[in-house]
Amino acid sequence: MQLSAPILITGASQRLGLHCAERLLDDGHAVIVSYRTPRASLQRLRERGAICLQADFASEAGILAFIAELKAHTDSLRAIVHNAAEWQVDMPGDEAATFQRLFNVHMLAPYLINLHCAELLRRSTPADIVHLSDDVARTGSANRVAYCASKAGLDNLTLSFAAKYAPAIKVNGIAPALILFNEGDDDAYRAKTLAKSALGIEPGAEVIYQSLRYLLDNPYVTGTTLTVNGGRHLK
Ligand SMILES: NC(=O)C1=CN([C@@H]2O[C@H](COP(=O)(O)OP(=O)(O)OC[C@H]3O[C@@H](n4cnc5c(N)ncnc54)[C@H](OP(=O)(O)O)[C@@H]3O)[C@@H](O)[C@H]2O)C=CC1
Ligand SMILES: Nc1nc2c(c(=O)[nH]1)N=C([C@H](O)[C@@H](O)CO)CN2
Repeated sequence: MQLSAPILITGASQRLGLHCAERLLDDGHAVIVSYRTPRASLQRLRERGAICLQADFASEAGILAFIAELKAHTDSLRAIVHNAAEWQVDMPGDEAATFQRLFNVHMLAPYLINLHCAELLRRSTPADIVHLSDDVARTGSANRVAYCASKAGLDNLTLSFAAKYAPAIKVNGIAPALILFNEGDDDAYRAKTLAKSALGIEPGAEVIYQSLRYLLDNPYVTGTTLTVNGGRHLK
C-alpha cells in the first residue's frame, strides 16, 4: 500500500541517497529521485516504481530546468531531501568556478527548489524539507574552504526556511561525518579518519536513513540540524 505524495531525494543514484531511496520504497513511500550521471542503480529504482529525473545543479538554468521537469511529474510532495553534493577540494587556478559550482549545488539548488516547490509540499500533511549538510561546517576545513562554507550556508537555509514555512512544512538538516568511505580511500586515510571520532567506526548509510525517518515522523522538530558524527566534537 503506497503512502501519500512522493518524496523527492536529490543525487540518489549512489551511496547515501540511493540507500535512503531504497529504504523509503521499503517503507511504502512513492519516490522521485534526481541523478546527474546515469547508473545501473536507477533501473532497480524504476522497477520499484520510482521516477528518476536527470538534473545538473551546477547552474541556475539546470536547477530551473529540473524544477520544471519535477512539476511535470507530480503536483504534490510529502518531502524534499536535498542530498546532492560535490565533496570537492579547493582548486588552485580554478577557485572562482569551483566556489560558484559548490554554492550552486549546495545552496542555490535547495534555495530555488524550496521556493518553487513549497506549493507542492503544502498539498501534503505532514510535509518536510531535509538538507544533507556536513559536520565539517562546525569546524571549517583548510583544504575544502568553499565546500565547507557552502555547507555552512546550507545550515543557515535550514533556520530561515524553518521560520518561513512553519507550521505547514517542517525544515531540518542532517550533518554527517564519515558515514561511508569512498572506493579510492586507502588504509592510511581510513585509519586516520576513523581516529577522528570517539566511536571510531564507519557506520554505513542506514544511520542516515534512521535520522531521516526521525525527522519525517516527528511532528515537533523544525529548524534543527541533527549531528551524526560518531562524537567527532569530543576529540
Ligand atoms: N558519505 C559521507 O561520509 C558523508 C556525506 N555527507 C553528505 O551526505 C550527502 C550524501 O553523501 P554521499 O552519498 O557520500 O554523496 P556523493 O558524493 O555520493 O554525492 C551524491 C550525489 O550528488 C550528485 N551530484 C554531485 N554534483 C551534482 C550536480 N552538479 N548536480 C546534481 N547532482 C550532483 C552526484 O550525482 P552523480 O553521481 O549522478 O554525478 C552523487 O551521486 C551529501 O550531501 C554529502 O555532502 C556529509 C558528510 C559525510
Ligand atoms: N558529497 C560527499 N560529501 C562528503 C563525502 C562524500 O563522499 N561525498 N565524504 C565525506 C567524508 O566521509 C568525511 O566526512 C570524512 O573524511 C564528507 N562529505
